[in-house]
Amino acid sequence: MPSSPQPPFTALRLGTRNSPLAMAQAEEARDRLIAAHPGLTIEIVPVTASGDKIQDRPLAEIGGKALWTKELDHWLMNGEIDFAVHSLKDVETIRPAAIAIAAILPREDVRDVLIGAESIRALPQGARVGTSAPRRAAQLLHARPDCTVVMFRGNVATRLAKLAAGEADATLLARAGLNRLDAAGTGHPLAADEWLPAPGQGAIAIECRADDTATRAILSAIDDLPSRHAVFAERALLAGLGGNCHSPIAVLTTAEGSELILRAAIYSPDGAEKVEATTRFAAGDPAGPARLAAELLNRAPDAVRAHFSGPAQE
Ligand SMILES: NCc1[nH]cc(CCC(=O)O)c1CC(=O)O
Repeated sequence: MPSSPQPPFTALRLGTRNSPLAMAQAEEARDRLIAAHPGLTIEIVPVTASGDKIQDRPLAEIGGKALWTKELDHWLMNGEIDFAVHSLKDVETIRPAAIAIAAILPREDVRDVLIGAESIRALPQGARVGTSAPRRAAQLLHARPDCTVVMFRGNVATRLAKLAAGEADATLLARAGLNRLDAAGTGHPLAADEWLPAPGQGAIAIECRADDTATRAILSAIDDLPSRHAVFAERALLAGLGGNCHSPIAVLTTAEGSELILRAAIYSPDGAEKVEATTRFAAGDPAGPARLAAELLNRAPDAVRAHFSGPAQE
């Protein structure tokens, strides 16, 4: 039986946040790596991220997505861990040059689920919906201006507990996270024709030091190219828009042969304004997402445009 090439060392340290979802994702990454490299040993090193310590204010207000990555970035650059596992959705669009996304795992279900009602339309008049994501709030208010948004943060279990305690009538979560926490039956998935997910939703990213060629080679064995193409297109769109964690942006990528179809909507935070566009391009071509970003920004009224800074200047 042909054996896969053995790494020159036997143990790698995997850094992860310590929330139940992050730990489940870390275990998935570990299991895939061990399957690809029999004999490899992986030690999971959990860390409490700043974003997990502050749960009473929206992420966008307290420092954005960096609160999910800064401790692990620090450990990575200090050599305390060899690689880090993240929800790609939580990883900033612009990363330090010294850190590389070495693998994207096969993407889970990209859809959001609604918990507390069967559909957006079925929400009772004036329903209170718990979320702290600008995208979810804008999408909800666009479809249902009668509803009110209640701030919901914390990990998946915390949000479900707040819902159970009656702090809101319904909430929105990513199906990917629920599936990974063995709660696949929770809530009602929202169809992509009425509700687009967040850029990168459902994807797990594995990062290591850009100059660590040995670790990069090991991690590349579990990179899923179709998932990588889709999420990099979504991140290129975010970069072209100059979107940050305040920016209400929803996007969906579908593959057709070697082409990708990218459909995106940007909103004003109150949901009153929405601009939507679609484009098709060869997978891996960053010009497609850049074109879509330009089209969206061109057509955006001021109330939308104000929440995007446009493409970063090189
Ligand atoms: N912002 C928190 C976060 N980051 C990743 C997920 C779920 C998994 C994913 O989308 O990949 C969640 C929770 C949620 O939005 O329901």
